[in-house]
Amino acid sequence: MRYLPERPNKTASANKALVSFMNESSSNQRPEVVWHDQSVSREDRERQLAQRGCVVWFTGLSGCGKSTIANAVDRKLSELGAVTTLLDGDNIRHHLCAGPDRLTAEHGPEFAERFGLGFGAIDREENIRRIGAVAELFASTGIITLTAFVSPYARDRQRVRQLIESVGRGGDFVEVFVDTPLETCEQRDPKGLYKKARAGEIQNFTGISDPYEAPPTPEIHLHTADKSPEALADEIVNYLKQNGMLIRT
Ligand SMILES: Nc1ncnc2c1ncn2[C@@H]1O[C@H](COP(=O)(O)OS(=O)(=O)O)[C@@H](OP(=O)(O)O)[C@H]1O
Ligand SMILES: Nc1ncnc2c1ncn2[C@@H]1O[C@H](COP(=O)(O)OP(=O)(O)O)[C@@H](O)[C@H]1O
Repeated sequence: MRYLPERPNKTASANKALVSFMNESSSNQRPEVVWHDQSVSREDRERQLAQRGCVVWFTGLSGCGKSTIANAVDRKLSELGAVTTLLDGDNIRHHLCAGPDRLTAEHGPEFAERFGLGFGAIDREENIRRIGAVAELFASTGIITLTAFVSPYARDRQRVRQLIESVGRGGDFVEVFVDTPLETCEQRDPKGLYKKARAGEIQNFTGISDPYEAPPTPEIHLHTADKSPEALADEIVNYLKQNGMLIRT
């Protein structure tokens, strides 16, 4: 097994920078809550895994192919021996970012109203904030973390990028724009949601009654027309290989 090269700029001094970043971002409200440094470093974990932790952030309209392509990448990476995880919109909205309807029975209406997430702009912002925080934890453990969320707002994605790259390194956030035209997504309509949105039965539906802010400069821009999910997944795996995320291949 090959090991990652030493990263002299990311040892003790990087740990100090991380502690100070975390303390700065929380000190305004809760000075008594202080970040605690850990003795096993990210570099130790990455060396053990022979890979570089990062976040591969898929964004695009509902039905554009995020889940399908992310699953194909996950499988291909796994076959190469990489340690990966996949956070997918529909799954995450069952628990971590559940809607009020899922929370009421267990936690009561007040809790459900306060913490349950829907699809308004602020709810999406909180959804992406939570997922960004979880993705950062995975990436810091050296895991190649794939995420598949509509994430329609550029500012929300930018905040996650800022978090991932401040705590980790430049290049740790790989934005993948799954660029499938709205007409194609609407024709596919695997869950019948576009039909409902057109009929006014679903509010704030991305692309129909809610905005989608396409990334102007994603690390990977997938033009999906006439390309199979497998071929598109290969583009991503090649990018990760070329950018040093997979050390053992
Ligand atoms: N109003 C509205 N707009 C967009 N999408 C909707 C909406 N209501 C439900 N759904 C379904 O929820 C999935 C999107 O959830 P996300 O967590 O990825 O959305 S977001 O990132 O917070 O914008 C999305 O999943 P995908 O189709 O896999 O993208 C839809 O199935
Ligand atoms: N490149 C592609 N070419 C043709 N069909 C695709 C492609 N990618 C995804 N699909 C199909 O489109 C539908 C929606 O894909 P999905 O991955 O669920 O999208 P999303 O996660 O973005 O909502 C699925 O039926 C899937 O099989």
